[in-house]
Amino acid sequence: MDRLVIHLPDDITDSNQTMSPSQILEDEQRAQWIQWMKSTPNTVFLDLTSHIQQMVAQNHYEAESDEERWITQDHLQFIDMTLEEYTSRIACHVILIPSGVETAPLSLVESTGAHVYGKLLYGGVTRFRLLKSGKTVRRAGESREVMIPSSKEQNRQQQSHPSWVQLGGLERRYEAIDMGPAAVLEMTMLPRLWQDLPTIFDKATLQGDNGEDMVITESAFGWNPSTMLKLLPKSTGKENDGNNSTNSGTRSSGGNTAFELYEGEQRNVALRSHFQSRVGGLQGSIDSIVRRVLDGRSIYAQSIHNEGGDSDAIKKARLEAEELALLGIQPVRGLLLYGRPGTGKTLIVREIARALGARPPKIVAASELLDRWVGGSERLVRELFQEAEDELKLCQMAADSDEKDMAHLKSSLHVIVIDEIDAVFRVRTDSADSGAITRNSVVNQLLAKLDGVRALPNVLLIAMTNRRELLDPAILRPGRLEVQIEIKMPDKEGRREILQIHFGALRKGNRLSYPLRCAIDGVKMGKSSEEEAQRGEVVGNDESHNKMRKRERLKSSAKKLLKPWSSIRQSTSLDLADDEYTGGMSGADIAGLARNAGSLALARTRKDGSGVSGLLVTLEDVIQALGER
Ligand SMILES: Nc1ncnc2c1ncn2[C@@H]1O[C@H](COP(=O)(O)OP(=O)(O)OP(=O)(O)O)[C@@H](O)[C@H]1O
Repeated sequence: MDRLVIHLPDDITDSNQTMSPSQILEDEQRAQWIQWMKSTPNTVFLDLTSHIQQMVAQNHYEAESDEERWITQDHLQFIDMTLEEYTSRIACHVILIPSGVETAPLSLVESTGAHVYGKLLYGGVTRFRLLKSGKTVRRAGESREVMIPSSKEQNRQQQSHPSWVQLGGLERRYEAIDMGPAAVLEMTMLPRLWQDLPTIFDKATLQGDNGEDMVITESAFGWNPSTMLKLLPKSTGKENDGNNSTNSGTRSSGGNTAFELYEGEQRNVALRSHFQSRVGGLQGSIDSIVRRVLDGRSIYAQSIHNEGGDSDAIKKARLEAEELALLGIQPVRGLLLYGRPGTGKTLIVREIARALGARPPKIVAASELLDRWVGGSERLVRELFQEAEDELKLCQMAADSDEKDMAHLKSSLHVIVIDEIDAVFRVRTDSADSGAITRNSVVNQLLAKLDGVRALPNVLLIAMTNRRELLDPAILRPGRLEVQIEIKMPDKEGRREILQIHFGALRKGNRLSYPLRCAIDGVKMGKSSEEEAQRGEVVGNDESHNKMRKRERLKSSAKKLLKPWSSIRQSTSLDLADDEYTGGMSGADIAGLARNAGSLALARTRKDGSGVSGLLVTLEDVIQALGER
């Protein structure tokens, strides 16, 4: 994709009219591009892919210190591994369209599942897709964007001009409105394995085989997109952008499937990093889970019917798991997570299932297994394991069968979760009341199943409780719930990590005020920023934001006098993770706090009519949300 593509519109046949691309390079300023655009009759399609990819890579490697990187050492290793795969899926184009001209047919088609982010840079365009039903072709999703900055005011409008997102699959076209040339910037994120996904058109048409595209290698030019596109300068590194945990999670997404790419210690690093991006403050517990529950366990992510889709790493992991089993080292089949309510036990369970490529966990409350009818509880317990047992039987039959295409069948992992297990697995009593009798019968039935679980390699049983001390020791014996991990209340740094996770999406969308970002990270505001912040909680230079915030400040300074929390607003080194503010709060409490602060900010935008585009969560919102608890 390293190329400059020039798309000639349908009616242009005289390619002599095209300016020599080398002329473009005499000056790299954007203005000259536009000037050149004005003089060319052709649509020009610049593919900036390799440059953007290089910049992503360079930005990553050129960071001078670990703090300057927005990632920890573990993330770094993980990103090293995913960088190549990730960047190979990003493509960036500038499409320059002469006045009144439509982009060449079949020139803009991306794989199904691709995301295309577009932004009008100059002029006016009509954007549409062509839908064909039978013989008729009609325009669909037509929309028009216009921008001709000629005054200061219009220049400002240009800055806040909206972007659009489209999905791949169908061909899309742009038509420059008949009032001058137009320029559109597009960034495309291709889905994983995009090469295998269908586009509705033959890929050959993308290569310019239809005679309409002129492909010139970019090495002939040496142009510099950072000058042309005026990319933002590199961050000073003073302000921690909080991407450390949240973004790495986003990056590792492509979802759980990323783990399938790695083996051995690399996979453990990827797993730890994945957990830390979603679960805060539980480093020790996560290390234990990775070492004792996940390591050495095969991933059967592709469901039992999918042969051949497995990566080499998965195949190796399977071989390793079989080898370990031969040596008598088997992954645990039972895990107990215990700890106070809201500390993230259920969250961890879901992440474990995701990490192992298992189907979504089957979660039941232990009390649901109590059935007062004779035999009812036994039936409920049986049903819980039924699916896993049936699938295993099918796989064993397949392995024994002579049919070649059946022999590969492997059962995927079933994660079965029993919540509030103390409701049933209490120390057994000799009492003859009917409740105790039902409970004892469930316990016996489950113990039998648990012992059987050893024979069910496709099951991981996870039990959860807030009251471990009530449990019958029989359930905790080796072979049953033999790994017991306490999920503790977060300490100060843990609370910070959880704050960073739950405010992560807002931060990524640049919707957190500067003082709030500092308070989440526990860093002092810089002097000039401090002054700036006391004048207004400034995040960017967008004027409408500032106006809105100014109005808000005026209103809230009146309210402030009445607020018990108001005094801390003046502080320049407020740390939200401090005991004073979030001490004693669980992960669920902090998640609720973030939601409430977000809703306060949203209510404000509803009132002042600025809508979601004006949403900005401030430190004051968080303080108010704390006061409302
Ligand atoms: N350590 C954490 N990191 C990030 N978010 C957390 C953490 N702990 C809790 N949360 C948030 O709180 C929500 C509720 O937590 P969860 O249901 O996992 O707690 P729990 O320990 O299972 O509670 P309970 O014992 O009451 O069932 C989670 O979905 C998540 O949004």
